[in-house]
Order: sequence, then C-alpha cells, then structure tokens
Amino acid sequence: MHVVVNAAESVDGKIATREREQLRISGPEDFARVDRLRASVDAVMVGVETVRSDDPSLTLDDESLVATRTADGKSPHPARVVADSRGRTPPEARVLDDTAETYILTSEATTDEYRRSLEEGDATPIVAGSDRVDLGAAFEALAAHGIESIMVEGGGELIFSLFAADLVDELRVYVGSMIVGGRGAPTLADGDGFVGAFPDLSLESVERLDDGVLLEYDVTDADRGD
Ligand SMILES: NC(=O)c1ccc[n+]([C@@H]2O[C@H](COP(=O)([O-])OP(=O)(O)OC[C@H]3O[C@@H](n4cnc5c(N)ncnc54)[C@H](O)[C@@H]3O)[C@@H](O)[C@H]2O)c1
Ligand SMILES: Nc1nc(=O)c(N)c(NC[C@H](O)[C@H](O)[C@H](O)COP(=O)(O)O)[nH]1
Repeated sequence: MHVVVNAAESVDGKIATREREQLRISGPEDFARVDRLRASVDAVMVGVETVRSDDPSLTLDDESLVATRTADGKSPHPARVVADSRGRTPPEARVLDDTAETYILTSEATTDEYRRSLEEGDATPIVAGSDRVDLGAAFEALAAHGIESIMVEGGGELIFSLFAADLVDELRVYVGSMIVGGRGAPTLADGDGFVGAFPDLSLESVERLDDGVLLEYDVTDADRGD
C-alpha cells in the first residue's frame, strides 16, 4: 500500500481549534490541490473523530477530475475509508451516502449487529485488531479489495498511529498563515508522541500556495523506538 498523509496546519502546528471544530486553514489553491491528490489515489481515509467533527464527504469537487477518472476506467470517486475501532460513525454521516464506495475499519470490539447495519447501508466493514484497528492488517485487507494507494486526511490521532506503525510513504503539509494556540488543540501528530527516535523525513519540495506554504516530504526511515 502506498500511503500519503495530507493535512493543513497553522504555523503553530494545530489542525483544529481547542474546541475541535472544523477550521478552514487552506485557501482555494490548496483545496484544488487536495482534490487533485484525492483523484490520484484509490482511497481517501480519515479517523472517526474527523467524521464526527467535520462530516467530510471525501469525494471529488471538480467534475473534470471525475470525468478523467471515469475515462481511465476507474470509479468516479476514490473509495472512502474510516478508522473506527468502536463503531462510532454516525448513521447520517456523509461518508455513508451512496456517492462513493465506503469501507469502515473496525475491531473485534464492535458487534456483528453493527457490522450488519453497515452492510445494509452499502458500506463494507473490515475487522482488523482486537480492541483498536490494526492499521497494517486493515491495509492488507483493503489491498485484497484492489486498493493499492491511499491518501490519509487526518486527524492527528490516526496520523500518529500510521507513523508509529511505519506505514507512511509521503507527507504533505499545508501551513496556513495563522496562529491557533491551545495546549489541547489537535496537532498534525498526537497520540503518545515519539521520544528519542523520530520518523525520518526528507524534504522534497516547498511551494507558496494562497497565503501559505506547501511542504512535501518523503518518509525515509523506520528508525524509531516507540
Ligand atoms: N486541518 C486538517 O487538515 C484536518 C484534517 C482532518 C481532521 N482535522 C481535525 O482533527 C480533529 C480530529 O482529529 P483526532 O486526532 O481527534 O481524531 P482522528 O480523526 O484521528 O480519529 C481518531 C479515532 O480514530 C479511531 N482509530 C481507529 N484505529 C485507530 C488507530 N490505530 N490509531 C488511531 N486512531 C484510530 C479511534 O476511534 C480514534 O479515536 C478534528 O478537530 C478535525 O477538525 C483537521
Ligand atoms: N486540506 C485541508 N485544509 C483545511 O483547511 C482543512 N480544515 C482540512 N480538513 C480536512 C477535513 O477532513 C475536511 O473536513 C475535509 O477537507 C473536507 O472535505 P470535503 O470537501 O467535505 O470532502 N483539510
């Protein structure tokens, strides 16, 4: 699986406010870039807290990108993937509408009944892990469904876990010209944090977009002791 993490953060590294409400950091140029990145992958993934706070559609806005995918023999939109260990995706969430295929990654902590309710709504549950989603195993299961590339749009808990499991190939960060503050506000990578050894990033490009900066990194090394 080729995994690209994409997120927008403030200058002080926050991806949302301390109230965890959706925060518009990107401008139009960056949102257009995100749409093109979505169009280039087999699936777009978020953690369930992002679904609960932002209710994203995770589909393509630009109809010409939909047309290009269709002309290439692909589905009109990439598949949507939610990491949701305990079955907390709201039934009315936009990721569960019928615009695109949706996979909900769950653990054995969810009930058969919950998984059946997802199937009745045309989403595909994947069970990986006993208490929390085992992301490596879940990616193997997604690969069996033909998903070979995935873009992860956050949030900070999921992004940290992916780095901790050494599953990230590329990182793209848009830094908007704003300060958000708040010691409890989510950052690009939350979780338990690394100590002593850290993911090894190689800076590949820097570009000004809107009133901010896009930073693109390759993740080069798994040398960390978490
Ligand atoms: N600015 C941005 O680019 C951006 C992007 C996405 C989300 N956000 C913001 O981030 C916040 C949500 O982020 P968050 O960090 O609270 O939650 P998150 O979206 O990362 O979801 C975390 C949840 O995912 C589930 N999960 C399942 N398996 C997991 C695993 N192996 N590791 C980690 N989580 C796993 C758990 O239920 C966990 O509680 C919201 O405020 C949202 O607005 C910002
Ligand atoms: N690139 C980006 N810039 C931002 O300023 C911001 N707040 C997000 N946040 C990611 C989050 O998941 C958003 O809710 C979706 O980017 C909205 O996605 P939809 O168009 O509804 O699919 N992402």
